[in-house]
Amino acid sequence: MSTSQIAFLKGHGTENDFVIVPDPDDAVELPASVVARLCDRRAGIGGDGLLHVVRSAAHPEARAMAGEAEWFMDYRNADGSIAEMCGNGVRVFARYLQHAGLVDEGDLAVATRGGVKKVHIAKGGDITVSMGRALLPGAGVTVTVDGRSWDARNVNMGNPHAVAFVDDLAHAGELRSVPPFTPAAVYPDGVNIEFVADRGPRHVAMRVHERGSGETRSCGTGACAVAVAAARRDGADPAQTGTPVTYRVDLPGGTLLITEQPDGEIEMTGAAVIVAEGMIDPAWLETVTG
Ligand SMILES: N[C@@H](CCC[C@H](N)C(=O)O)C(=O)O
Repeated sequence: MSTSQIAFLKGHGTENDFVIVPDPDDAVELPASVVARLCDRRAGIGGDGLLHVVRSAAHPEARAMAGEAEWFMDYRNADGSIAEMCGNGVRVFARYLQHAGLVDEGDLAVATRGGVKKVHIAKGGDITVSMGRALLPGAGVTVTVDGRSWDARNVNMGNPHAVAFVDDLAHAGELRSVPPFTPAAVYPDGVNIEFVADRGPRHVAMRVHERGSGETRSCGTGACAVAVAAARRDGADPAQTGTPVTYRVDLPGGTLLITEQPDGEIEMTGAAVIVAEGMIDPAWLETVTG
């Protein structure tokens, strides 16, 4: 890898935090080992994941989307693994583009491995992403933490989620040190697991254990999965009634509003913040790349 100066930024969306690496021409090599070190909270910059910002036309996985979206979110989990989609990541990605003067507030499109996502940057405020439709594969699954088990519902938001309703979020235990268990046969590529407790009408709170990142303080795709699972449990289905349904989802890092439209489209609204920017020390990078 070239150890010339590489710029980075740090940002978060409801405290789901990311290292951002702007790289319009896809010139920076980011193997999993380097991503994991950059995301390391003690030996690196620290983050739940990394947003590699590349022009769609320059990236082999995004070239086909270049006509619809100029920028590609090459998202990585904290352990360096690749995921199809990151909901908080898309909002922070859009905030970075605005911060860098590459887009204005208003509407834009972002290419992701989960397809092109429409984004709206509100004047001086939150960012809304059209996340696509949820798939609810019929098979349920059992989630186990610390010897306690719950039935969970499969929800696919481009990436896989298992949603378990619990009486008390504390029952999910120490998710950082004790990862929840789900059968590998059901999720050969791993799964994100959400624990959900009711707070009021169309209002829930959740904790999440993310595939590739561990317990995080927020997960956008997870909040969408939770809102859809809660709606179906509550007998609400916009496709049947023709009326949008909105859930407030409280996470340890903040609140997301999730609306499901009658056509199935799910819209997620929440904050996105750029916190810092700087240069990666080439000497440090050399120790990582060998
Ligand atoms: N935090 C993200 C989800 C990131 C990907 C996930 N860990 C996976 O592997 O599927 C979000 O905000 O959606």
